[in-house]
Amino acid sequence: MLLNVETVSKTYPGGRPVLDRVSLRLEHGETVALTGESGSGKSTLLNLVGALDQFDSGEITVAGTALSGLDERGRAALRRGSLAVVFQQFNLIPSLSVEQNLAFHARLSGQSDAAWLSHLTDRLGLSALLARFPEQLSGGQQQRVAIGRALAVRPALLLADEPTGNLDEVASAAVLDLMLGLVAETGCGLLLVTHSDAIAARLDRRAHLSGGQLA
Ligand SMILES: Nc1ncnc2c1ncn2[C@@H]1O[C@H](COP(=O)(O)OP(=O)(O)OP(=O)(O)O)[C@@H](O)[C@H]1O
Repeated sequence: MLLNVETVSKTYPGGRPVLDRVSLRLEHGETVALTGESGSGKSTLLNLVGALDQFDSGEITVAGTALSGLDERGRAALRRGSLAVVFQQFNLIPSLSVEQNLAFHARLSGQSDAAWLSHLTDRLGLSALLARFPEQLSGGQQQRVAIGRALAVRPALLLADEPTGNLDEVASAAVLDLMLGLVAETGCGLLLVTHSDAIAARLDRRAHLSGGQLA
């Protein structure tokens, strides 16, 4: 099993419980859409799975690693190895070129693979843009760089939080096609937060959050 979320609960300080004993499993290579109304806790769950925040109880296991036992260093290592995250806001490093952004995580984790990076660059249509900086790119181009950066480390699990939420319809369709194509090619699992039924329908399965629980 690639991901096992087991009876995980999360309450932010001073708030009501956002997640109440949520369980979710993903097999290797499986793609799952995480849906639910605004405020239902989708990003919260994604951030917990991505080791970006800590849960109150339960357990999350990613590719055999239990997150509750990790310190900040261990969480950072996991984020550079087994899992990668793509955000709605792209989150590229403004001072680095496209080429440097693409290589950034792979370099940090000591997994630089020039042939794979070159293949990703081609597939994502970024070959002519390598010397540019993020501010010189369209939103769709920035998100393609973010996807390349994420997949450069060959993660077992890709997490995506509304990856096309900031893009128009045409760019959104192109980015989604590329992301799903590369996910299939690499065989990684995908957990993708979306409000869109059309996007959810393209994934293997849907998990819907409501009232702090998954259905
Ligand atoms: N850092 C935080 N501190 C306190 N409360 C938070 C924090 N982050 C989120 N929340 C609250 O937790 C609840 C779930 O938020 P979350 O962002 O996970 O929902 P979501 O389903 O992703 O929403 P959206 O679709 O609008 O992005 C909301 O009520 C939100 O206000």
